[in-house]
Amino acid sequence: MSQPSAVPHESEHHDAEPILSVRGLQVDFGGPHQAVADVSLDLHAGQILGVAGQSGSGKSLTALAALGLAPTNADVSGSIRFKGRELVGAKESERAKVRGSGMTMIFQETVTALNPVVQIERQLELALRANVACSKAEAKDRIVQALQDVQLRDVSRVLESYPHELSGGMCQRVMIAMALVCGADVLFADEPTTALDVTVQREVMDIIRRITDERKLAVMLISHDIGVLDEVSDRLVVMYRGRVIETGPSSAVIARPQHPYTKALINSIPRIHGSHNEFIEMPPLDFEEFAPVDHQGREVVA
Ligand SMILES: Nc1ncnc2c1ncn2[C@@H]1O[C@H](COP(=O)(O)OP(=O)(O)OP(=O)(O)O)[C@@H](O)[C@H]1O
Repeated sequence: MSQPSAVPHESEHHDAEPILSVRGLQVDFGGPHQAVADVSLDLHAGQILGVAGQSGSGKSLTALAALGLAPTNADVSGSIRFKGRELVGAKESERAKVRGSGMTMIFQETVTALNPVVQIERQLELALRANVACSKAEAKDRIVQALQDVQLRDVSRVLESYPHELSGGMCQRVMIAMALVCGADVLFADEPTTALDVTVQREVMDIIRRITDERKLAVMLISHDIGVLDEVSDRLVVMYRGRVIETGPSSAVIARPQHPYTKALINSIPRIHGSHNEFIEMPPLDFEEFAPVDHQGREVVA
């Protein structure tokens, strides 16, 4: 199968320096397969990179490892450069600093990320002032602006609310606002709309698209649903068993998938009955025999 240098990555068509550059990322738990095996990708300002792949393909671990939040029993190697600064092997204090103000992550379950007994304003203020030196008045201005940017109406009510008093969609907007308020350049969004109903999913995706454009965020958007990614992402990465097996502009990957696994993933979209939420398990397919391809269809064989 593929060797590190043969694996496609998705930086070919960019002139600008990426905000985050991942090369040869490996995450190993000591099992027979690497959970993440030689992943390379770039995140660019103002762009959304969609990461598709079924459960267990290594999507979340790629994002967590980039943030320095891989489980402690994981062996992480490769290169992760944030604005040119190497993070693999950096001191934990440096990584924590980057996590606070440079890179952040939102998850499917906002319930686990928001403190249930603290009002929203206080949570946003704590996040902001832990990372940015500013007066109380400046903090309030930034918080209100961030909540308006994620199109939360009735901001004063939201500020006084506890998480349980808000809907799932509102909590996810608060999480996005928390990322904005700290001035993060990179946002990892791991299945951010999977727990939401379909109309709210669309609204949250639209917000992510808009703030990416307006704030020039570099976004990695993870989903098992390649159909959702097609609508909002600029470029796509398809992962299978810890590897990037196909990459390219989203529209091209969807219109002309090269790898059999990508084709199978796209073919599974119409089989989703009723709700876009439900993921139909793929039949047990073994693509080890196929070499990874880039989007020009070039086989990249070891
Ligand atoms: N703490 C851990 N110890 C051992 N193996 C782990 C651990 N965390 C994750 N893994 C393994 O790493 C692989 C990749 O997991 P990951 O969560 O990145 O997948 P995913 O594509 O994000 O899937 P999902 O959509 O279900 O979140 C899986 O096979 C998983 O079992």
